[in-house]
Amino acid sequence: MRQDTVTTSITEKEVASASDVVVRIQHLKKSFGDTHVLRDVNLDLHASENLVILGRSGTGKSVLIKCMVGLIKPDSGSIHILHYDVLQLNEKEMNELRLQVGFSFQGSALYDSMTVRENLEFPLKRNLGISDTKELEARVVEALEDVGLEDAINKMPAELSGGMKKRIGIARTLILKPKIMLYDEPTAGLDPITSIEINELIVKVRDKYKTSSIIITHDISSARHTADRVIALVGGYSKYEGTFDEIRQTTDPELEPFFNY
Ligand SMILES: Nc1ncnc2c1ncn2[C@@H]1O[C@H](COP(=O)(O)OP(=O)(O)OP(=O)(O)O)[C@@H](O)[C@H]1O
Repeated sequence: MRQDTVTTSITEKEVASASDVVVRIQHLKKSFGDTHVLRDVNLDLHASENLVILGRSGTGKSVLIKCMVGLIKPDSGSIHILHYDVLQLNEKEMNELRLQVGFSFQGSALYDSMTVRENLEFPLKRNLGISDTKELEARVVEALEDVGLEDAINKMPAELSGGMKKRIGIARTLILKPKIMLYDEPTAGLDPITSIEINELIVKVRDKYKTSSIIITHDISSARHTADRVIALVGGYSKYEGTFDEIRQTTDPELEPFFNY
């Protein structure tokens, strides 16, 4: 276990090509007025791995993920995703990047007035310009099979449980076959059994599509089930990179309470 994440001397342009690193964040800082949320965040995400970012509520996990998809501009530092230098992108490049990065929100973000089928067709039509009925049907069915909800195809979101909505939300992100998935608190508000289903789905997505994922959570059980590697976010710093079992041996007073559950 290392106390700080690795920052190598590799040049930024070499990041994607010279290694299996698909996301590299270096020295990221973000404050809102006097609130210093991210003080020095460093991380690498490798191809086909599940990286959990573990931190208490309010430690800046959502701010970090929003910086990655261009919704928040950091004060300094760098973010490289695939071959993109995220903080230098124009709008067209940012849209290209967003096609390759699936963002699963805390809420499921489904359109309440659309059926499940229509919710899933929407990104295919809007983002990929697919209009062929057979192709739409095949992709919707595959995405629903992936999340185990084929029978929900004609239902309205109001007819679904919280866990089902979450899975449909993930299906709607997966349907674009992103190279990278960002899960923001995927088990928030779910009961333990439904949480296990979501955790299993996150692992299945990695195994089936070789997707590289960042899972931000304060749910220790979710971290244990999904993580190949864990980085803790403590006081605005990324710390304690390691496997779940390595991290759980921490004596850091900020982190220890997580494991005494
Ligand atoms: N747009 C904003 N303007 C001002 N402050 C903000 C903004 N976004 C986030 N913050 C502040 O940044 C801090 C971190 O928020 P963030 O939502 O990233 O926490 P989190 O770790 O994701 O917490 P949770 O697990 O509860 O979602 C909080 O103090 C929050 O009030």
